[in-house]
Amino acid sequence: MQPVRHPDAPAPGELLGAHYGECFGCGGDQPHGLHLEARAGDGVGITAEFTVRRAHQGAPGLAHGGVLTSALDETLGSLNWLLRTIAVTGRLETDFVRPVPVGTVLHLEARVTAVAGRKIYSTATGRIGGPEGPVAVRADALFIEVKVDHFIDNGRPEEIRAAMSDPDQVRRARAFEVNP
Ligand SMILES: CCCCC/C=C\C/C=C\C/C=C\C/C=C\CCCC(=O)SCCNC(=O)CCNC(=O)[C@H](O)C(C)(C)COP(=O)(O)OP(=O)(O)OC[C@H]1O[C@@H](n2cnc3c(N)ncnc32)[C@H](O)[C@@H]1OP(=O)(O)O
Repeated sequence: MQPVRHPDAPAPGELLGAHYGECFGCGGDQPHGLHLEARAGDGVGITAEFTVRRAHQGAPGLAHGGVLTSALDETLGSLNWLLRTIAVTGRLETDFVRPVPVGTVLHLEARVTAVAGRKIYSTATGRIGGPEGPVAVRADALFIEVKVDHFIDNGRPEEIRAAMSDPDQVRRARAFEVNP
């Protein structure tokens, strides 16, 4: 099935903000996190930027492949905001096309390609040297829709308690639920 942008999705160009302050991908409270900033795009697509820092190295002066995959995972996960669906990564396949030096801004783009029941298929690219630069990484993913109970039942109780007693966090989690 063709993906459908939710009528209450953030407007194109709108910054999405973090879905959880301690998220390694987008949270502001993770000193070595990616601090990825995503924006709603047109259709069921988003754009994001991530600056590779020293903490993200694998080889000297180069980004670690797993960190680049995390940036792609986070970008693809942010598509949830446009579907207003809570979904987790089931499968993620990455192609590393060019090395990515420290200091590089990775320009990411992701879109949903199809939805089949709880399965959400999506694809992403990361370009270097500008939003129109050459592709350095790309990924295809399958996300699976879950209930908020997925987190409540499986997360370590102390972080779940803290998240549930934070009104801002509860508001953000509700923004993903079609029937809050
Ligand atoms: C109160 C606190 C709340 C805090 C939360 C607040 C907000 C959060 C909301 C949204 C988040 C927003 C943005 C997120 C942004 C970025 C985050 C990055 C995303 C991640 O980084 S997230 C972490 C990594 N992720 C996991 O930690 C998942 C671990 N995993 C599982 O928890 C289960 O594995 C699960 C749930 C995936 C499935 O389990 P399940 O029992 O529900 O479903 P089931 O197995 O029946 O699969 C149903 C259909 O999917 C097919 N299927 C499943 N898996 C497949 C695979 N791997 N390959 C191919 N097909 C697969 C089956 O074949 C079947 O297909 P079919 O229906 O056709 O038969």
